[in-house]
Amino acid sequence: MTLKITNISKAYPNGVQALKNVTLSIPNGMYGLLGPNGAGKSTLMRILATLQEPDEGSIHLIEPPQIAPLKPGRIIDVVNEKDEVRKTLGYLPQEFGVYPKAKAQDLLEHFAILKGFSERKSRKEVVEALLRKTNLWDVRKQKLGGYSGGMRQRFGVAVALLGDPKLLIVDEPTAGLDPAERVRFLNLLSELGENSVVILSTHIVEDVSELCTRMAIIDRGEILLEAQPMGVMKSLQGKIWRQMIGKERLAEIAKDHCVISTKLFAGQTVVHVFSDDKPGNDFEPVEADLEDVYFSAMAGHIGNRKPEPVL
Ligand SMILES: Nc1ncnc2c1ncn2[C@@H]1O[C@H](COP(=O)(O)OP(=O)(O)OP(=O)(O)O)[C@@H](O)[C@H]1O
Repeated sequence: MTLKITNISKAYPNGVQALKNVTLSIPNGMYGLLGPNGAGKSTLMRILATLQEPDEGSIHLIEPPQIAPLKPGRIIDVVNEKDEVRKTLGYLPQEFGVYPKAKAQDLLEHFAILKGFSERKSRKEVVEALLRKTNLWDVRKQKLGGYSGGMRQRFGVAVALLGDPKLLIVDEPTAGLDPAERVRFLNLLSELGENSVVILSTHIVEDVSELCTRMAIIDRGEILLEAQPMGVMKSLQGKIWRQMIGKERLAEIAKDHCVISTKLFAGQTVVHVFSDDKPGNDFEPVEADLEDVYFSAMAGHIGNRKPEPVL
């Protein structure tokens, strides 16, 4: 399965251009869409989930041909064949309501009926398998109103997985989860990617570095970079430099260097600078991580954005 997104643009009636000419090719596996608040992630996710229409561009879900038995690959036009996409789509939106008084098992059964599982025995089996997969079997008889944030998200995944979707869209799922629940949730997602396209939108760099074999960085409606996290981190080796400073020196450093990020550590400010050569004696090299990739792309040192000149 490959999802091909070609030149998608979308403006809202208030004039906000949420997506500008977005082109991406997304293969099977976990794909991270990383960007800050307001970047356009949810707009793209909703368009892929057939809930919104793009103003321009096309999206196709391409099934590879089968060798035995020989069967040609199918191509679904996501914008114009919404019913076809929905048969093979799972979508976990950023926010979703649950009926607080309903028990998890009952509500999942209800959604299974809506999804077309009309035969009672096979429906029970599917519901049980999903509750086990999402680690909710032991709490299946509890009311959803009493679920923690992480349990609710896992319930959302169980709903999204009904019908074994080949395209799974998960919009900012880890926002608001505590560290243990976040790890549990990411572990669950990591099991899903092998035979389907799974797109995870997030503003949390670690979500992508821990899970995704491919990723894109989006900001202000534009794709700044599409890459494999490992490869792009390697390409930055030798270019990221660090210095610990008192915060009063930040403006001075930023005047002479391409500062990509600053972080507080033990009361000091850690500055990361992008530079092909050692920027000065006080700087030490650091092994680039995905956060350095993200900030280098946001600042235009790698990818499609033009860098701002150093002041
Ligand atoms: N229904 C809408 N009407 C008008 N503007 C909108 C609408 N939905 C989103 N926007 C605007 O479009 C831009 C992209 O928003 P979007 O929600 O797609 O971004 P996002 O990356 O998902 O951000 P967040 O992480 O904050 O959800 C933002 O400037 C947002 O204010």
